[in-house]
Amino acid sequence: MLWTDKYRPQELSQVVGNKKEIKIITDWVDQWKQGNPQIPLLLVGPPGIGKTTLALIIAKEFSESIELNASDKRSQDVIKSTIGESSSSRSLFGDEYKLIILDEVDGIHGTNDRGGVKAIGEIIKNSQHPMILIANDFYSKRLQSIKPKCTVIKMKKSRWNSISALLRKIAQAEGVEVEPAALKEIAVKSQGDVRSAINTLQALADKDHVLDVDDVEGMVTKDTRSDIFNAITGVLKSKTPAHVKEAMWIEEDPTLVMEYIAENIPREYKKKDEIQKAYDYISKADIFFGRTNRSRNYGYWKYASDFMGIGVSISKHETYKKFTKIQTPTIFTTMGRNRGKRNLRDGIAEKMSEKMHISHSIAISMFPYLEIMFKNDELAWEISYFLDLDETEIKRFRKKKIPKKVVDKMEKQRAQMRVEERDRRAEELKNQMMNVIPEVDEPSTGDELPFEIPGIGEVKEESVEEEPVEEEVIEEEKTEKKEKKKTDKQVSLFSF
Ligand SMILES: Nc1ncnc2c1ncn2[C@@H]1O[C@H](COP(=O)(O)OP(=O)(O)OP(=O)(O)O)[C@@H](O)[C@H]1O
Repeated sequence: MLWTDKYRPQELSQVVGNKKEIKIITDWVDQWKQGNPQIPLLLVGPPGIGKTTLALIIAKEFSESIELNASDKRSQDVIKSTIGESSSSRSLFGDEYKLIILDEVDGIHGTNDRGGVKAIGEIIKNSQHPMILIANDFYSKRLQSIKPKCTVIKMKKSRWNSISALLRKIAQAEGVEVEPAALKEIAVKSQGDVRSAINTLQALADKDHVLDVDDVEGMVTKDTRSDIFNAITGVLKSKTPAHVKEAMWIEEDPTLVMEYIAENIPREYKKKDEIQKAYDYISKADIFFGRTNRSRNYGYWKYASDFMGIGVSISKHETYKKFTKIQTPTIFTTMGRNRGKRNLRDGIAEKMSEKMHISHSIAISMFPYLEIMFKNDELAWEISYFLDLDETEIKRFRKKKIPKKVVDKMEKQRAQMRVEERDRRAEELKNQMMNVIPEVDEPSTGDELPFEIPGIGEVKEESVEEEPVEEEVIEEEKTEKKEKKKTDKQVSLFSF
């Protein structure tokens, strides 16, 4: 068990430092207990100094308590539905008061979270139950509207001598010998962070050895970094916190290290309760990674590292000697597979947008239709041919291969079309070279232009036409007269 859990104060008197602030809190509790509702308490201060611990001790004074993380469920609706109803109606819990602890109130951020802050403001206004809000950053913008509605308690870091005294008690209880100078060194280096000080003591403590200043300094200034596999082996194979802490001193993305440890716990640990405990520590580490991301406070990393390192290592009953191969986290193989799928999708969409002159996203939106079309063998072949899809790309739309019979038939057809196309083009080319219009309805005289220019044909005809000689005009007149007689007859016939 981690010593921070084992020695978490159970009573206010066990809490180190902040005595004045603790007095305000106890007065607040007394008022509630006497039936005088109070505005919520807002405990603000750096990590690891006992804010949550205080809230949990106070919770024992009320009939029930509920602990929520404000930054987990951010929207107004969710926060309201989670605690809004319960905080405004006492009947749900009878006449007893229920303490509502809302942690990480300053973790609410971004545009979506305006609703979250607003929701908290409304809950505060309507709440008939005692509320304790917890935050790290006193100057956070997100607290601006909340602060005036609360009794703000600014919690301070603990002094090194108070921390050192607490460490001495823990060391005694654990039966570890530590030189006073070493205790001071750990306390000073923790810079007021009690959690970090206790974790460091646990990491260095060794029942067979008196802990001295050199041990403490050695750990902090250690400069040899191990690689990820040594770190995982250190955590899973060792039960000595000092070794684990040393192994975890690596230059690697700590969330990656956590994934590796999580993946390999059930391969190394044998008993159910060991595995369960180990995963519990992984989840705690994960919570601190979440807090790091939200707050950009990288100080949280050290807690995460302690949970997934020392926490996981001490979850086992014994160290298992057999060799276990360290596996890459399945989450990465899954992500890799998904990346492969995405690449395939994008490759097909690229071909479609090029051939069909459509956008990438429209191409992707057509995939379901393609899946239907690909059910037809011939269509599947046609589309694949048109888009120039390879085998893997075709498989994206149909598992079954296109039958060989269909492929042969379609390829033959396509070859035939290619021959016809080639002949047509050859003919076209020949015609162009001879500057002749390709065969049309009337046989060519050889005089026409190979293409049409509006007006040019008539001009040419007119200019070529010669003036008729006199006999020809007389002859023409005679024929005209004959023609006229013929039509006159026809007209009389038709007039009946
Ligand atoms: N003032 C304190 N007195 C005694 N122990 C403490 C004190 N502060 C912290 N601890 C130890 O550190 C552990 C973590 O403390 P706690 O969760 O209360 O810190 P916190 O201020 O709420 O930090 P965070 O802001 O990260 O949530 C406790 O379980 C306890 O072992």
